Amino acid sequence: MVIAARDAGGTLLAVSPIPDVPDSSDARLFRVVLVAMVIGATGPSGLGSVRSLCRRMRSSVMPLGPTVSQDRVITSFPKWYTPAACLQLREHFHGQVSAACQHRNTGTVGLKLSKVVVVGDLYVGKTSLIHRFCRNVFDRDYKATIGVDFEMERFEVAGIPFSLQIWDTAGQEKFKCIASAYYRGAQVIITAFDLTDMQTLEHTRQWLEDALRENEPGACFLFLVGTKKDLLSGAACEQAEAEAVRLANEMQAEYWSVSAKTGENVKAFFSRVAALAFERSVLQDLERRSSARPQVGDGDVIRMEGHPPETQDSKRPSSPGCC
Ligand SMILES: Nc1nc2c(ncn2[C@@H]2O[C@H](COP(=O)(O)OP(=O)(O)OP(=O)(O)O)[C@@H](O)[C@H]2O)c(=O)[nH]1
Ligand SMILES: [Mg+2]
Repeated sequence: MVIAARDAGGTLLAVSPIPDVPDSSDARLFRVVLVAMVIGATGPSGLGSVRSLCRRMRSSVMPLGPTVSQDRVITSFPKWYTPAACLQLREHFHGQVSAACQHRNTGTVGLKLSKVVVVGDLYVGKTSLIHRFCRNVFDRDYKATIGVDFEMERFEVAGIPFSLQIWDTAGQEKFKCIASAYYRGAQVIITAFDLTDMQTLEHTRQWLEDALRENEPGACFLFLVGTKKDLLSGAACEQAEAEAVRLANEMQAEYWSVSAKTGENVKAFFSRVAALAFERSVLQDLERRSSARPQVGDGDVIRMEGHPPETQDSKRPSSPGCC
């Protein structure tokens, strides 16, 4: 898809392809953001944000590049934050996935990217979390996200290139209808709340419901993330986490506490997200290809040589929530 961004006078600001957002209604909505800015809903500073978004969309056409940085190389399966609320307890890659990666039999996975959407109340720290991970920076000053923003992050998982397209959405009510247009097609939904403000935890139900409405049931991995961990310690932290873990289990989400300020758990969290999304992509690709294989005689499936025997793991559904 190509987005042409123009100001109110029709001047072309940028033309930009957006990978994995294959719907022309997104282009229309993007123009709505721009028009809203020009008519003064967000002020002139918003225009700069849109220009920068357009610039980065333009520069992220392909998820693949020559190399990924060493700290984006994932060789063993990243661990959960707490076994009390995790999507799966395995500490190694799924048998079929390991075999596929070893034999470089991962189909188109290395060419694709997974869409991650981050939602939650305003001021909970969504942008800070993403910026800490993608740019290793932390800004004490609050700058509200206008509509949506995104980052691309390249990984190498089990030797295979893999990218996350991380969408940062605005928590402010007035931008909600714009941001929600970007929920669809998500492989991962991250619902963030502020550990020091338990009201924001209560609101995560609604954020999740809204994000899930735009996606196929069971298609997304769900994460509940408590932010600003540096501001809490001892019993207060334990109590907030216990409540969050309870809710995460209700939501069938994996729970993490993080701090964008100190960086605590940020890299581990996104590595976990990348590994789970990658694993599911490979499994889906294998499944797609095996169901596309021609049938012989009474329905015998032609098997690939060296295909590993079915393991306990492989019998499990790959849906989120399976521990
Ligand atoms: N102490 C501390 N402050 C944080 C942390 N993360 C974010 N903040 C602060 O919280 C404020 C809000 O952070 P943002 O990341 O802009 O919040 P947001 O969720 O993106 O807000 P919207 O874009 O309006 O939805 C900023 O002043 C940040 O500096 C953290 O881990 N620790
Ligand atoms: Mg923000």
